[in-house]
Parts: sequence; C-alpha cells; structure tokens
Amino acid sequence: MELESVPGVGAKTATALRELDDPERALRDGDVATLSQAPGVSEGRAARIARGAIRADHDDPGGFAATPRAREIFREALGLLQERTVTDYAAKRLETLYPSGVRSRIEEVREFTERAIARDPDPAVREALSGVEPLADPGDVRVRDRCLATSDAERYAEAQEAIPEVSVEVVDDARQLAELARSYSTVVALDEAFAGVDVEGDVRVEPDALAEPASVVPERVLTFFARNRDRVRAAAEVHRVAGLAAPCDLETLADALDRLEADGSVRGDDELDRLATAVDDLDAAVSTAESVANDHLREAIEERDVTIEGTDLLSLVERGAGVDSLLGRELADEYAAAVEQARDHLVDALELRDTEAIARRAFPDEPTYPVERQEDVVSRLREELTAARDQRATRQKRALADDLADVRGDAEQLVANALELDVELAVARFAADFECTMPEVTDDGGFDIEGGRSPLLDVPFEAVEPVDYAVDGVTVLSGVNSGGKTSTLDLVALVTTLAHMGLPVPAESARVGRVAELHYHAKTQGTLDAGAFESTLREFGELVTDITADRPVMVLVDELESITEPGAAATIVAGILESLTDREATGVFVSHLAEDIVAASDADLTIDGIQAEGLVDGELRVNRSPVKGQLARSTPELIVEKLADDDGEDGFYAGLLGKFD
Ligand SMILES: Nc1ncnc2c1ncn2[C@@H]1O[C@H](COP(=O)(O)OP(=O)(O)OP(=O)(O)O)[C@@H](O)[C@H]1O
Repeated sequence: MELESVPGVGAKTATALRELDDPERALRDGDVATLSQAPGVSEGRAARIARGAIRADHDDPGGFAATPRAREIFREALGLLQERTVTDYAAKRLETLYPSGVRSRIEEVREFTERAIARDPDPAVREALSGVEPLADPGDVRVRDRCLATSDAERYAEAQEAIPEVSVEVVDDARQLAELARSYSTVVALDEAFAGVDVEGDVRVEPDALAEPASVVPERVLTFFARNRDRVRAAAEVHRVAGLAAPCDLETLADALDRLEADGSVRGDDELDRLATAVDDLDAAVSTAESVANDHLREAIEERDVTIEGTDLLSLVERGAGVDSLLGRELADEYAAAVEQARDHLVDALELRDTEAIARRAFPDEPTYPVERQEDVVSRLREELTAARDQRATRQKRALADDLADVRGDAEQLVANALELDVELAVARFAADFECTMPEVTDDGGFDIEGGRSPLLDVPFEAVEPVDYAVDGVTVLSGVNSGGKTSTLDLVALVTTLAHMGLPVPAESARVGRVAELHYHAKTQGTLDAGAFESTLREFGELVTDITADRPVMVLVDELESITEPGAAATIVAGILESLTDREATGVFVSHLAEDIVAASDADLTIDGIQAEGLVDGELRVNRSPVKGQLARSTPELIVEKLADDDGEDGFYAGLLGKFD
C-alpha cells in the first residue's frame, strides 16, 4: 500500500509512519494503537488515518454523518461500544468503525459483527483481558561482549543490517582475529576462510550466523519476551478462559516463560545458580575458611606445651627465623589439619566441583600463623568460576532463546487474538445490554423499526418504551409536548448510523435503506437572526440540490419552525419537503405546524402522530410509537377536553373544545 495514497496522509505523515515496523500492516488492520506510536501522530489522527485507509480500500467518499447532530449521534454510539472494552487498544480500534454508505464496507464490518455477537460476554474473560496490552518494543539491545568479524566489505554491511546489536569488525588475517579475541569474550567469524585457524579465546566460525541472529544475540528474543512476559501470559490466560484456539501449546509457552527472569536472564538452572552463588560468595567463603583454620590452630597451640632445646632456640634466633619455623617443626600435624579444614570449608560452602583442585591451593602447605589465603590462587579461582558461570549463562540463554524464537510469532498472534477478542466482546456486550438485532440494510429508501429502544434516552434502559416506526419517503411527525418526537428522531438516527456502521441495532427488528449521507438537524434554541436564518436556508438549499440517485440521503429535522416566525416557517418547510420528495429522499420533519405545512405544500405529504392516549392524574399517557397518517392531538386540546368533561355539554370548555375540530 502506497502510504501517500491514504486520504489524510501527506509526505510528512508518511515519513512519520515509516518509522513504524510495519505501517502497512497497522493500516490494513486498523491498528490505531500502533499508528499513534508514529512520531507526532496523536490517537485522534491515527484513527482518522486508519479510517482514511479503509475508505480508500472501499472507494468510500465518506461524509456519512453530514451534520453536527449526526456526528454527535455517531460519537455517542461509539462511546457506548468503547465503554464496553477492557483494553485501551480495543477502545482505539473501535474508532475505525464509522458509518459508511458503501455496501462493501458495511458488509465487511457485518461479517466481523456476526462473529462478535456469537461470542459469550463472560465476565471471567473480561477479568483475564485486564492484563493484556499490545506488545511493547524491547528497545535497542546492545551486546558488548561479542562481535562479528569478516574480511568482506559486502558481508560487513549485511552483518550490520542483520545484527545491529553487536559490533562488526573487519579482519584480514588470523593475527587480527586473535587481537579481536583479546578484546571480546566471543568472536563470531563469518568467513569460511577462517575455519581451522587456531587462535586463543572463544572464536567461532559461523558462516550462517546472519541467517540465525538468535544464535549470536539470544538477547534479542530474550529481551523481547522479558519485556512482554506478563502481556503474553495474560493473553494465554484469555485463551484458556475464553476457550480460544491458541496458535501454540500454552503449557510449553508458559514453561519457557517461567525460565526467563524479568531482566532477560535465565532462571531455574541449578548449575547456573550454583556457579553464580559461588562467584558472589567467594570472598566471604574464603574469609570464613581462614577463620576456621585459625580457630583450630589457635586451640591446638593453646593446648600444647612446646619444649625447645636451648641450642635449637639459639639457632633459630641467629637465623632470624620467625615463630613460623617453630610451627613447622612442632605443630606440623595440627597445621595440616587446620588447613585441610579451611580447604574443605571452601569447597563445601561454594559447592565446588571442577575448580576444587584450585580451591584447595588457596591455602598454603607451608605452615604460617595466622593462616592466610593465597591471593593469586583466589583470583584464579574467581576467574575460572566467572568464566564457567558466563559460559553456562550464554549456553542457557541460547537454548532458551532457541525455544522462544520458535514461538515469537505465536506469542504475537496470541496477544493480537486476545486484543481482537476484546473488540469483539465490546460489540457482543453492546448487543446483549441493549437487546440488539442485526438490521437489514436494503438498497431501497426508508426505514422500518420495530421495538426500537434508544439507549441514548435520559431514562434507564429498562424503562425505555419500545417504539415502532416506519417511513417511506418524506413525512411530518407531529406529537404532543414531551411525547417523544425528538427521542424518536434520535432513535431513527442511531439505528441508521449503527446499521451503516455494520453493527447491531437496539430493536426487535429493523430495516434501513442504505444512504450516502445522514443529515440530522437538531432543534435550534430560539429564533435565528437574519444572517443565521439565511445560512440555515442555504444549507438546506445545497442539501436539496446535491441529492442524486447514486447519493441518496436521509434527512431528520427537529422543529425547523423555531428558526423563524410560524407562518413563514410552514411555507419554508413545505418547500423543502417538496424538493426532498421530488428527489426521493427519506425524511422525517418533526413539527408542531404539521397541518400548516401540509396545507402550504403541493406535494402529497404524510403526517404521523405521537398520540396521547389521555391524561392520567394530570400526566400525559403517551403511545410512543407514531401512528401513521394521523395528526397528533395537541396537549392543550387534551387539557381542554379534560376540563370540558368536568364542565358539562353547554359549558365554556365544551365550546372551546369544539373550536379544535
Ligand atoms: N420511548 C420512550 N420511553 C420512555 N421514555 C421516553 C420515550 N421517549 C421519550 N421519553 C421521555 O419523554 C421525554 C421527552 O421526550 P422528547 O424530548 O423526545 O419529547 P418531544 O416530543 O420531542 O418534546 P417537545 O414537545 O418538548 O419537543 C424524554 O426526555 C424521556 O424522558
């Protein structure tokens, strides 16, 4: 996909997107979370870009929600879905769902929705999802104890590209290779020509190393998994709880992850633990061993009476010999026993095996008091143990990295599946919470909603009364005050928007004619001044003239009469309705001037009415479903009727009531 071909992606944004690992994939998958990681791309912009890519894919000109109120309804619908996600990723991903007039896009999402609503919105899965996040980039890994070596300039560039974690060095001969081996713990020579060259140090000739970076830098895969261990574990848990088919064996993956420390090192290897502890405890163990020997020796000396002949004493003094010589002569056995104890202690305390012989030389055979370590031997022991530990760690890392490298793709899939499940479950929960059904989206106009219940109402969803309403063409909707006219328009707009998003709608059944644009004009507050009135009129003028057969529209308007004085308003609304009828638009105009509008119109307009069924205890009892072809009686008329009932046939109110006919 050419990035610049996506609507809204200019050269600058394309450059930012190219910083991502695989921007095409992110665009294709509508992965807003990843897109927003591109430098300077906000989440809102990422969602717009993802929608742009989808639109380009479906040749969708966009612009479905054509007015502020239509956009508000879309946002509210989206909000209801987003409230039902667990992960941020899913909430952002839902932003790629938008109402579209293009059949292929609607069908694409409907397929997803069918899959989604078949899912069980189990609370246990919701809980498991809380630990899932998109995989994090482990950042740059730099390994300094290894290098790659080659004599070939082309391979040099290839190596830098393939394994950027280590230095790549140019070597011409064995001497230079040997020099490198002195600076690095491990040198991996890439040229076959070096095979058989004998240099000291850990030099390996691996001509295929570039094809298997994990063998050179196991840290690459280990850091990735160490960083993402909890996310992968959480995703695996989601698969278990939700019974999702996993791309790999979850037990094996869990075992491999259990062998990994949070810092990318390997755990659970007794031999490595033994060597690491030996290195760490070496100094302390040597000191304790010294004390063991000296305590033993002191006791032995204290208990002994040393008899020395005068000539011997003289000879010792003349030679300037210390008391050590006396020790050698008189207490050789005790000294040997004490040193043996020190050696045993050192070997036992550090659980030494291969290095036992060196450790035993840490205390000298020649008697001295106090007994002291041989510093050079202890250093040697430390070097040997450290090298053994590092070699063991590298071997273990490589083995674990091998196992994990095999499942990296599976782990990525596992997390992607879990995140996608969250998106699907949000739709499933939305459908379940609002008792939704899949609407029929047809290519003829109009709509037919049965048992529609808007979750956007200001009453709890359980208290929402179902509404049946069908319109073919253009109609005027009349109704008693607070009868639910605006709420009905909201319901129609919501059902229409959701249907065009490919989503389920809150109704028992629904048919929605596919349109390219939804124009929903909310009630304006108060009369408009001349300028605002003119621009509103222009808006309708443009709307009416832009309608063509291949760009059908739905127009919902709430009390347009409030923009100007009633007489003029009826005439203007009648004119607009006539034009919409001519152009075969679908429209519902809520108005208190229904009769005047019909009278002012040459077209054959229909009037529907939300009827009051009467007053009960002074409260209106309303049938929320508009009655087709029937003008609603006004609230004042109902009140006059109630007063006339109390007043008798010849009273004032009875007369007044007669004037309503
Ligand atoms: N289907 C319904 N179920 C339950 N309550 C409803 C329903 N429709 C409307 N209502 C209630 O009636 C109130 C008034 O509804 P709405 O504003 O839609 O009436 P209206 O006919 O447009 O009023 P107005 O005459 O002031 O324009 C709503 O705020 C809501 O509380």
